[in-house]
Amino acid sequence: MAADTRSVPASGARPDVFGDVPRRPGAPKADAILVADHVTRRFGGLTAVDVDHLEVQRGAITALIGPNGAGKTTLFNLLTGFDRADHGTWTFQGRRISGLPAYRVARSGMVRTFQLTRTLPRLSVLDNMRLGAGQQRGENAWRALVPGIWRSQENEVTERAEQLLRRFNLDRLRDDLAGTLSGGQRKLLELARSLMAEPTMVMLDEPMAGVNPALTQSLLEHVKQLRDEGLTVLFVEHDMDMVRDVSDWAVVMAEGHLVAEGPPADVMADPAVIDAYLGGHHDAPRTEADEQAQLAEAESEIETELSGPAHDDEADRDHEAEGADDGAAVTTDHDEEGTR
Ligand SMILES: Nc1ncnc2c1ncn2[C@@H]1O[C@H](COP(=O)(O)OP(=O)(O)OP(=O)(O)O)[C@@H](O)[C@H]1O
Repeated sequence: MAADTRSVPASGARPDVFGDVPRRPGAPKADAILVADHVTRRFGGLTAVDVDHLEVQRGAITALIGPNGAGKTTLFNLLTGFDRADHGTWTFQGRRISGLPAYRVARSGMVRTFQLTRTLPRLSVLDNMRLGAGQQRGENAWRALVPGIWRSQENEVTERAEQLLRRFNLDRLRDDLAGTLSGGQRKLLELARSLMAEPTMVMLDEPMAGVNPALTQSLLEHVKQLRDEGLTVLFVEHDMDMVRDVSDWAVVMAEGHLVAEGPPADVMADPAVIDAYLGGHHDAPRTEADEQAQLAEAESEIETELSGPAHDDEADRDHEAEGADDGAAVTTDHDEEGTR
């Protein structure tokens, strides 16, 4: 994995790099991997994101929390190139990536997953994994023309996919269609697939939503392990117990702005944060019923795709080819109305 090991904690321990970081929105970090300035996104009269300054610490797990409609997913979409900001600049590992399309952001080492997983239901688990390797060297045109190099690249990709499937306990499902997996297994698959691109940073949009308790624990452990290996993780999550358990630092958004930053337990006790949660968009921690409803929605989407006349393997393969050509680590539909 292309991880930088600076500021990496001893196994399982939280990074101690936050000791001197001021507990306020936009606080500077000892070693920021992602730095964003004056990022705004408006939808008509609504300012969905208006973030003055944000720094994300390298090698740590940062939770981005906030009530429904706070702008978390929109900020993810902007930073990862799935949506365009009205204003703002941001750098990743010191390189400016604002304005880059999603596939180039992924290629730079920052990949993401989605609230509703984007695995391709009519492709096998293994093929879904192989899609995640879009930015591998074999995409290079001249290499593609040399069969020996191309084949060895293919073998490398398959080997890496199989390794990751074993790591995520999905290897026994490698030949199953992704559409037959449970919601939780699809979340694991999406996380595993994002790692095919050997990222430095992963951005996870509600990775635990719709996941049963047993798999949730497994996902949490995987996320911590990624951090322990030196990856940076930024994730959106509604379940406050999980945020407290897994994250080293929490950033709170409300109505498009950053309103607080600090260790998770501290920000959750911050009156400004409590106010934000109790404001117009009250967002109680999600219940199991909410999770089930979201899972049912995702299942029904997949079912529609499986039975719908307009969707066939050809289309999946076209999509696959597009993604691979782009070198995107994840699906790259850049749909302003639907980038969740
Ligand atoms: N494509 C869009 N067109 C119009 N409004 C949008 C669009 N995407 C998001 N919004 C609006 O922007 C605001 C921020 O939405 P966003 O999804 O980013 O919030 P969020 O914090 O991720 O919420 P949740 O926790 O419910 O997912 C909301 O008011 C939302 O309705």
